[in-house]
Amino acid sequence: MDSEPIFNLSEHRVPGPATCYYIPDFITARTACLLAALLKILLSSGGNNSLIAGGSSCSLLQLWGSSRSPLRSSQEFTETGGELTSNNALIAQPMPPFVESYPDIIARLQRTGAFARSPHGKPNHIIMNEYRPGQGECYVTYFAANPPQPSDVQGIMPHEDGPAYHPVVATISLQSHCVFHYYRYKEDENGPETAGKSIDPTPVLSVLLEPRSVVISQDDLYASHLHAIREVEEDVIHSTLLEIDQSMRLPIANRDKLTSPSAIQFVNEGGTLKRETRYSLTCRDVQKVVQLKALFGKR
Ligand SMILES: O=C(O)CCC(=O)C(=O)O
Ligand SMILES: [Fe+2]
Repeated sequence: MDSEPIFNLSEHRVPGPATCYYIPDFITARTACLLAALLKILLSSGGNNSLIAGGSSCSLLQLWGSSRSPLRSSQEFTETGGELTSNNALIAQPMPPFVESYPDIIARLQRTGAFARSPHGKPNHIIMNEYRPGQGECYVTYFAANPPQPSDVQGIMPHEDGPAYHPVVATISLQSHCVFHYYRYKEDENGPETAGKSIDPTPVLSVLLEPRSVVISQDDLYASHLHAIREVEEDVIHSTLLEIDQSMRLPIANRDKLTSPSAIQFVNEGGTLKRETRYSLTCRDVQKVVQLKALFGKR
């Protein structure tokens, strides 16, 4: 097991208008290597690898093609912890050992304190994604105002994670960096409901996620913002600003929190940072949980 520090979340606050924490080196290089290798095997075997997934007790396979992401191909997507019902309840399932025992990802996230006020005090649902630059498609629909369109480069369209979860999400990055952008809706359109509102195309916060880091979004950033990963094969910085397109350049909000030499050099000296295949673990606490036997009645 990783024996480990209690994290002081306030030290990791990303400067900006909403509650975001960035913890670099959240998991060790050894743990990251192991996890990425496991996820690669698991995702490329369509989740049907009982050795890794924890035997019949963890039915990753049946979660394939979840109704929450009908557009995403099964090889790029899995969930652990269980599937969500149509009324946003989690059908309880055991977590696989590689998030609970070794490596102890869930315990480590608990030590950040980010889930201290969540209903179960820890994540009970983890989505694993693989993003391959330049191939295929990878996105979720959720509650996005603009439904995602297929694309050749993998990213994730602006979306909200929605009301099924307690408003905290922790995303661990493995193997490659990427840039997470947070957006808000344009104001004064269509009343208070978010659905149907248009998204302000200028991100309010852009955070560079290094491999082995965790980014935690909560409160207002969870509840009233959207997040996305742009579908680019490389990121470009000019004079310390990230190039979004020809007319938009933005600062990297966590530039003072980066630790890897390549990321530090990139943000300070500019240039390009090529994305490699990235694996992510998106960890949340689903508020409502139902046991299968409660759904189907006891025998
Ligand atoms: O994979 C990621 O880094 C983000 C995924 C995400 O936003 C989600 O699953 O809701
Ligand atoms: Fe999301």
